[in-house]
Amino acid sequence: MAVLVLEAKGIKKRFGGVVALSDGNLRCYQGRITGLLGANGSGKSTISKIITGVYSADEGEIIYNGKSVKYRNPSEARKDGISMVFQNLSLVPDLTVWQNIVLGAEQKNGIFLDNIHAKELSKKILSQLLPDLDINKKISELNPGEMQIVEIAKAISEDPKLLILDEPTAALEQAQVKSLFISMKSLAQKGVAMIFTSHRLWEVMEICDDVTIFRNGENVANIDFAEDERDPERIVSYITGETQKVSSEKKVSENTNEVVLRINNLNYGKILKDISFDLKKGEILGIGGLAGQGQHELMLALAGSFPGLRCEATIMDKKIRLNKPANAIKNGILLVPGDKHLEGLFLNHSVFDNMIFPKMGNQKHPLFVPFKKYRNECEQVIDVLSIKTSNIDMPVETLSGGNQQKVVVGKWLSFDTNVLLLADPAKGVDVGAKRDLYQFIVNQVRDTKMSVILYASDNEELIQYCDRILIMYEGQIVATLEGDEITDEAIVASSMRIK
Ligand SMILES: Nc1ncnc2c1ncn2[C@@H]1O[C@H](COP(=O)(O)OP(=O)(O)OP(=O)(O)O)[C@@H](O)[C@H]1O
Repeated sequence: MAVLVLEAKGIKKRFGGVVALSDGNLRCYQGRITGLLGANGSGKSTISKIITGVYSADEGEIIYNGKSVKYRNPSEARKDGISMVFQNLSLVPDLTVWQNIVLGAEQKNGIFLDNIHAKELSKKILSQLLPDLDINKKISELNPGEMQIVEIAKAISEDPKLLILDEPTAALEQAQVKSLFISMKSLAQKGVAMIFTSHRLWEVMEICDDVTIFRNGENVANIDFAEDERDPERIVSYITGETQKVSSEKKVSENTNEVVLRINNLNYGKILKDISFDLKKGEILGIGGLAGQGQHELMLALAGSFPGLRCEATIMDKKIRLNKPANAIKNGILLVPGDKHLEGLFLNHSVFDNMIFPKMGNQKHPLFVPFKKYRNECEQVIDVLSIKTSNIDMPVETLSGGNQQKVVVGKWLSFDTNVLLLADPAKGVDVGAKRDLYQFIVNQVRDTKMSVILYASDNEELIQYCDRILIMYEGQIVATLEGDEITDEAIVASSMRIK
């Protein structure tokens, strides 16, 4: 019989008029990994933050190791053995990896800080998670996946009894996810209880012992995989509240042979090398590969972000220069940036302000802004992507992580385009909304014969929606997969160059 470590009972939490949790219940057990699942805005982060003392509950009780607790801040929870890895990273960019790992928990050797111990501890934890990472590097020199791993290492270094991982894998590539899972399994063997949140179901199926599913602020199901089978469809229907099967049917390709965009010999420094491809009208072309192989830079290059770019490009047989964003936009090439924190949002402005921002730069008559029309369009996008907000004038910072991501993507959706560049648009977006987002894009492609270049860090999205996939490795295209060749095994094998 598993030992109960933590129980959250009847948790209620409101933020002004928004009910984040109406009846949140959650149990975690010694040595077990509990998946905390639910659509964007269903209350997952809120209950985790209540457990760790970031927020206080309006009602309800948290029982930890048999005692009722109410932490006033995360450091109180940490002292009691509860650590949380947050969705938004909290590392100090100018400090090194090892300094960040021990920050706040430094040990002393006499009157001096014990740096030798700190470095050894950091190395030991990272030896499992990311052995090649230089612990003397500054955080500002790391890529997002590496930063996320340091954040996880920091939480592990605190020797927690309960570890809460709120979407730790969203920024990780598949190999890093595997290493994280190995670490999580060894922590579980030592008796650590874990709560794991992710929108990628295969991860949940692989790593969790049981799952709790939230919908609209309350838990609607608890499934223990020791008793019930691992049935992803059942889980999806609990998450979305829909009983019908989520279609996993692949879209039938309706692209023509007409080439819209032709790229020849694209080169940018040492980052992008000799890239050539054609994009057909009505095609969804995927860009895959391990993270950090130049995919992101390729998207930026195609959007005209690099003045020093060398490339022969034509759009509908007309020569174009991709050396400034204005050229790309003029020719109907539009980039939907993927990272909500780096590129996308004014957090303290309203959903509406954020949505109309790109339109303001395109105004023919800057003095006459058709606000009514724009508000209607904004409402439509909110509807299509099921963005959870009480109204469009709410500041974006009050939305859940996944709903913020939907605003980033949504604000570009009403533009007329020839080529839509999507850079990991569904990162952190829940299964139901992900399906709606891609369905919207697929419909646009069908109706308008727009073409899409999609970079997705999740191979499932590429497999499900792309007609063709280009695999990148060290800034080059090393493989093209088409039709039946598009499988997870083939993507992984070509990404790692083992095929
Ligand atoms: N600080 C806040 N102020 C106002 N509303 C908030 C705040 N934090 C959360 N909310 C609201 O509470 C609800 C639950 O949000 P929460 O972040 O817990 O969702 P989540 O399930 O973690 O979603 P995601 O999968 O997108 O991360 C959302 O409607 C959100 O807009």
